[in-house]
Amino acid sequence: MLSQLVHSLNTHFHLADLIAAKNHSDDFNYTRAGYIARRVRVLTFSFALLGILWIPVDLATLSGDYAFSITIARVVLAGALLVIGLSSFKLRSLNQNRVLLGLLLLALGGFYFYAQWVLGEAGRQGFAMGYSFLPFVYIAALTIFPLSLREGFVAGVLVLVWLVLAHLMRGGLMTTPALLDFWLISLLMMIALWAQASYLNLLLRLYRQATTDPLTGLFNRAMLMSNMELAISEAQPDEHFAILMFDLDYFKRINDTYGHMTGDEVLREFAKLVKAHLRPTDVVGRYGGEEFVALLRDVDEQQAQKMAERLRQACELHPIKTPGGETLNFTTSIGVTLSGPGNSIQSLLEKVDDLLYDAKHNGRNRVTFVSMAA
Ligand SMILES: Nc1nc2c(ncn2[C@@H]2O[C@H](COP(=O)(O)OP(=O)(O)OP(=O)(O)O)[C@@H](O)[C@H]2O)c(=O)[nH]1
Repeated sequence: MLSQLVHSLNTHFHLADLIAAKNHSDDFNYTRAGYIARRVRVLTFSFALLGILWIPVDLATLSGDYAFSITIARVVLAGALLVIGLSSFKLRSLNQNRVLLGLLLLALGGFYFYAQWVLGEAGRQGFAMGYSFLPFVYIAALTIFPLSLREGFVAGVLVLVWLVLAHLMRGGLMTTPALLDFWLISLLMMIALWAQASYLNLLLRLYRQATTDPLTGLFNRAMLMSNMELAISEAQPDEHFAILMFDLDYFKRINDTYGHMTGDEVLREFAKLVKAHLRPTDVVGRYGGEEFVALLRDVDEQQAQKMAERLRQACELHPIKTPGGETLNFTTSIGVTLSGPGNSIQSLLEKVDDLLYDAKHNGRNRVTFVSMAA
């Protein structure tokens, strides 16, 4: 029963991806970090501005002692929020932006707790009562973030802690007002978790559609190019990498003989084979119709050729079954080159394209290698 539920949720949501970010790609994390940074900015600047604009209301409605202390707290909070908001322009990684969100909640929660401490019993009457609603406002504000369930839970707890501390200060956790607050904040937290995970799910879907080839699940051409550029820019000065260009042999004949559906199946199987043979640090994607490109990081001449040869053989030895029950063998030709310092991705692709042409010209189902390394 439980496994059925998990399976049905998985088909709609990829549950593991919503629970935690550990399987998300670096590129997606970077994109999401940008989303979080922009929302931290919007919240910090608007809370800072609204906090300052509320000062005249406090001065008009609170008694002198309270009004002075809370005005000071509002100015300190606005300063802290501005620092957090401005930092978001500089911080790029997901972890940095998670910390920023944590600091935002720390600042907001600290202000709420201080107001409760200063106001005491007065905080339960008139205009001052608004201060006791702040944790609920914070939880509602969190719904604008695309967070995993784990991140959303941690963020919710960071708010809850301040509410617990405020009730401990006021007279305990088992009082009626405390229990009502905990009940209400738990409901709001659940709604916020749902909203955050739905937002994350939408973002993941759109991201996958924009970056992956729907047939093979590999990177599409645009994403392949940007990931190869990234890998090259991150490479150490003495690091060599290989570019492999694959083209399935006589693929038109496969389509013509067995139909496009079987052709698609061959493409899917080929993509699986390539993926299974590469390391997590390598980059692979669909370059065009039946052409694929891979970038292997930190390899020498022998390793690059060996890997290409292994892939060529794996294709040869991996027939698929057609819907008519026949066994269909397919092969690939591969152009391989090893990078030298200063080689652009464009010049490397032109080189492997020429090498692939040579492999086709010399009979197909073969690897052609030339090093561009100095
Ligand atoms: N089934 C299927 N076929 C595709 C897809 N994309 C491209 N093709 C087909 O791939 C074939 C490529 O044919 P050609 O470029 O003539 O190459 P080839 O028949 O593989 O011959 P060589 O490359 O010279 O060995 C064309 O018939 C395209 O229609 C796809 O997504 N699915």
